[in-house]
Amino acid sequence: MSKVKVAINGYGTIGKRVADAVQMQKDMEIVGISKTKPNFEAFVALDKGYQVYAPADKLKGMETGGVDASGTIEDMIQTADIVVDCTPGGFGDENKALYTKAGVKAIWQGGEEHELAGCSFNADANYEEALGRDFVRVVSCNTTGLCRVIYPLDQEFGIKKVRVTLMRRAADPNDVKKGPINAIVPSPIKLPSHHGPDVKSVIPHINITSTAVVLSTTLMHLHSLNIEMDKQCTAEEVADLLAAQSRIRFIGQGITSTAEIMELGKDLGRPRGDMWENCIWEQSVTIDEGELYFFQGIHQESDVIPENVDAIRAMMELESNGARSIEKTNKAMGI
Ligand SMILES: NC(=O)C1=CN([C@@H]2O[C@H](COP(=O)(O)OP(=O)(O)OC[C@H]3O[C@@H](n4cnc5c(N)ncnc54)[C@H](OP(=O)(O)O)[C@@H]3O)[C@@H](O)[C@H]2O)C=CC1
Ligand SMILES: O=C(OP(=O)(O)O)[C@H](O)COP(=O)(O)O
Repeated sequence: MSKVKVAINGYGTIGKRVADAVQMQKDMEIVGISKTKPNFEAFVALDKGYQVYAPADKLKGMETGGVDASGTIEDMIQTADIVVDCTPGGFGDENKALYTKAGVKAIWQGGEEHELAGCSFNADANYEEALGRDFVRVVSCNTTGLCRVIYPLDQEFGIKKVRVTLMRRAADPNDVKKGPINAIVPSPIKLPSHHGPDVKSVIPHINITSTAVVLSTTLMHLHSLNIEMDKQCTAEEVADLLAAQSRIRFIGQGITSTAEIMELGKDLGRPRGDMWENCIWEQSVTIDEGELYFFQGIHQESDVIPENVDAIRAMMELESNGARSIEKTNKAMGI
């Protein structure tokens, strides 16, 4: 069977990781990636054997910078069955017109609105909804982390109400444009943050309120969750359920901070030290007056990567069953 041809439009934090994860799968392959600048990332992409493309008005700059580009983004799209759009948020409408004209399927990331794609995706919660679709949005890193815990808890115990405070990293580690950073910023000041409504775009019946602050850190996000459930349950039952989810990792063993989680990712030999799973402190899982509380760390640069692979599989109808796609993705990536 021939492999599904995938193009990555925007080879930054998310795009470069999606490209490498796709390349690890048996049923899909990368046919091109796009860059606007001829910097080190473009050279690394060429070294990895990826064809590099660029917007038409950037091709000259690529040539001057010594990057041997294969053509324009329009050329790249012609070679693909599906495009994973990892451009910075805000290019959605412009790029949708491009993909529609070329008759190619497309996936966007959480920086775009739900309405652009009409389907917001999390592999555990609504894989089947994406089957055969032309356009899908993989929800943001924080929303992905929330869906991964809310969906199984709702299935097992029923959820009455979720309250979550998100402590968000201020910028990615390589993002020098946004630094140096020294403040705590309520973001947004007017509630709720976008995360609660975004969870509802994937699992509409969930009652959730989210607040968020941005902190002076680049490593990970941290969530403090409080969940009221329909059925009474113990902390042990919750822990057993969450520990059984393949994209949730329980942490302990002296890990007291996001810094040590990132060190664990490196020690495990993960590519770029990534941590694809939600990291829940086992000791934090508590039932108090019938309500559940716990802390989880979310690696913003990498948790959405396996979800993008599953979204491709659903949209291309390579696998009709979500659990089987998750298993294939996890096995290929080493999750
Ligand atoms: N970073 C994160 O923590 C997460 C981000 N997301 C979402 O993923 C998306 C991508 O974010 P992220 O990877 O951080 O972004 P980055 O800024 O790291 O990367 C963006 C990429 O897009 C390229 N690019 C910029 N402008 C254009 C353009 N006009 N046309 C084509 N390519 C362009 C850039 O190329 P060049 O460098 O050559 O200019 C770069 O390769 C956003 O929607 C974001 O909200 C989701 C989860 C987590
Ligand atoms: O998707 C993310 O966060 P979010 O879930 O808070 O929107 C990424 O960390 C990107 O966030 P940014 O918009 O702060 O770069």
